[in-house]
Amino acid sequence: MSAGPFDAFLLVSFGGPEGPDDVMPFLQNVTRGKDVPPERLAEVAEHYHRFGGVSPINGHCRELLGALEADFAVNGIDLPIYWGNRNWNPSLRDAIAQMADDGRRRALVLLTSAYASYPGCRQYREDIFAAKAGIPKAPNFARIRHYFNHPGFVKPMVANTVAALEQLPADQRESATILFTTHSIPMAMAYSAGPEGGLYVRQHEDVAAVVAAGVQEATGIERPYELVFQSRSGPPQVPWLEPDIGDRLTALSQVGTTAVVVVPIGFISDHMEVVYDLDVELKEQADKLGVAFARAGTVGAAPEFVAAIRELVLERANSVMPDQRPALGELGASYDLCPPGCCPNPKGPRPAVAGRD
Ligand SMILES: CC1=C(CCC(=O)O)c2cc3nc(cc4[nH]c(cc5[nH]c(cc1n2)c(C)c5CCC(=O)O)c(CCC(=O)O)c4C)C(CCC(=O)O)=C3C
Ligand SMILES: [Fe+2]
Repeated sequence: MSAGPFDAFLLVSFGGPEGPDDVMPFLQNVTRGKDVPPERLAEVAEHYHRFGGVSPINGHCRELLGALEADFAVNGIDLPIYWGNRNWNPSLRDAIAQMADDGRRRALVLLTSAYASYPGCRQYREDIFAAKAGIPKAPNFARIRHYFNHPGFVKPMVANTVAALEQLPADQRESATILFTTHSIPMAMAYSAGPEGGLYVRQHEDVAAVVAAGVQEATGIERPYELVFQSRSGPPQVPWLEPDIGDRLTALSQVGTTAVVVVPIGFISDHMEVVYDLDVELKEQADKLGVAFARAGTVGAAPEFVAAIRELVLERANSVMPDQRPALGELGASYDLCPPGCCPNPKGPRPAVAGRD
């Protein structure tokens, strides 16, 4: 199969600081025009400073890009690869300017969020639109479908969860509760996610069930599992998706849970919200509560995930019919083109690429 109409591949990610001086300007980029209280910003800045002001996220993108480049080469896919971030360098604008210079006309975009939501999908589409403004001959953009249920995403998550269970004390493994965790978002965004609303949570519930079943099959033990939410931001009076992972951990310990395995199903790499919010903050809480704690890795640059990206590129480039596209769980392969009005911007409509509106 060929790359079809596409002449470039663009990885679009969140971006993260790469040194102490980057932290505040990065956070200002993230929160410009958003309702994030200054106290929350100061607190999050401290998380980054604990890690020398460096987020691991750009490193993860570089690793994934390297693996993709090798994979495309081995598989004879002639697609030059570009990378741009929403909030930090290398910027989306520079990536698009480079693509225009190189004469690229039709780019296929992979977002580093696997799910439908305003911050994980439409906001990136708006950012691409804004970044290409004023760049003569900027390419056209198409987006790869939400890939949360692609076997190449699910299978490494099953393996990573099984590996995390093995890190628990042997006598705690069987009874451990699996906590699938993802980024909380405002309830209003959750209600309006996807063409019919509610899709962010539905997609997570769907994949959580599939991964839990995979873990049961691999270990021969059925464990309780639930979907919880982390890294809440925004003013306290605005409702966000709950339960919060920390609140749930406390409540579980009070009813006799003695071990958890935390599975960051909402993220594709072990970035700051994983290595701080889970590995530092939540782990400390678990220690205080006396709950045994293990955290599963994200897919990162796992070979199955890299191969999945290649398959997603090829299915799209070759217009493979939806029923022939790999998808586990109940929801089926997600749409290529965002329908009008899906995952709306809470501040009102802004132009976006790669959708029907
Ligand atoms: C759904 C979602 C994803 C997953 C999809 C995706 O991957 O895109 C995600 C990813 C990420 N979020 C990240 C960092 C931050 N998110 C913030 C704030 C916010 N996130 C939100 C949602 C999401 N965020 C929302 C609704 C806000 C409130 C402000 C607003 O309405 O936009 C803030 C501000 C401070 C704070 O309040 O925490 C920071 C620093 C990093 C980088 C980590 C690193 O540096 O390694 C990553 C990958
Ligand atoms: Fe975030």
